[in-house]
Amino acid sequence: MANHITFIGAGNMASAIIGGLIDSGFSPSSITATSPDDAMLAPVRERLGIHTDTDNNAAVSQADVVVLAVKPQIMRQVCEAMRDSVQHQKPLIISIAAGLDADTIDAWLGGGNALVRCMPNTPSLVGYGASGLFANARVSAEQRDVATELMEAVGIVEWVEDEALLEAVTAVSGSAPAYFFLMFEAMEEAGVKLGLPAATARRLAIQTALGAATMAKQSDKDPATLKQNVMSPGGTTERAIAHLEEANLRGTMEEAMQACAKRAQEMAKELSTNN
Ligand SMILES: NC(=O)C1=CN([C@@H]2O[C@H](COP(=O)(O)OP(=O)(O)OC[C@H]3O[C@@H](n4cnc5c(N)ncnc54)[C@H](OP(=O)(O)O)[C@@H]3O)[C@@H](O)[C@H]2O)C=CC1
Ligand SMILES: O=C(O)[C@@H]1CCC=N1
Repeated sequence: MANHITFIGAGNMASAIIGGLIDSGFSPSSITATSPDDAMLAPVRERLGIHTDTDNNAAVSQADVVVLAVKPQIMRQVCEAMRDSVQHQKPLIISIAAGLDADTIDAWLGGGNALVRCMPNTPSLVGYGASGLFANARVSAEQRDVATELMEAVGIVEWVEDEALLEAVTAVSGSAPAYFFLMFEAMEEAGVKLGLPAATARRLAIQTALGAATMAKQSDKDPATLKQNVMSPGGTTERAIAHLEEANLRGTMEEAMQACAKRAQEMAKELSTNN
């Protein structure tokens, strides 16, 4: 495992990974997170017990792993301002930014860097993250192991050898917690219309999702079979599933995920040329 990890940016995704790392036993004293605004860092420092810094260069100079966790739209200015300290320190760089390709980020950091692109998701906070990883040619086998160990501390890891596949990972897992949260909203609203108190509908829907996900993960049966096992012939589930199929849920999911992957491509173009 890395000796010291610096997170550039301490927002939603960085906090989720840091929280998951600490819960899995990683020492808070080995983690630094940065932000230009100390008022924003104070709660992170108090809640997680990690080091914080408003100076990205100072934070990079202590790190053997640097996780880039700022919004893609400001990545260029952030990277260019850290170029000298990165070139001096030569840490393993892990970028979690959507859409920005490895060569572009490497160039902004002065070139020649060992760089892993990672597409995580926010359930990393509770140890149920799912991350897709891609390594550039400079990443050593040991550095791959470090990146794997880091992200496995907060969930599962899948390496891809073709960087373009990270767009598919973004659609399948990076953005996907939001699809399920939308489903919870919709189920709660429908449950209320059927007469349940909102809190009851929410608890039942969330517990059912947890149960279904756990069954799907543990079972040797595929999701289609597990679905079929709930559908008594002529029963209630059959009627509900028929409605979802007629409403083209599968087609809608496919279109939404294509749109997600396409947006990742657009961002890569917009941000590498116009930023
Ligand atoms: N949210 C998600 O589910 C996922 C996000 N990602 C990627 O993670 C990255 C971060 O996203 P997210 O956490 O949601 O965004 P947030 O806006 O929550 O976090 C970004 C953080 O960067 C800070 N920041 C701004 N400027 C600097 C700077 N110069 N130096 C250091 N920190 C700075 C911001 O501080 P301030 O608020 O004070 O401006 C903010 O805390 C993005 O690139 C995104 O594509 C990837 C997978 C999933
Ligand atoms: O919506 C986004 O752009 C980021 C990347 C994946 C999840 N959130």
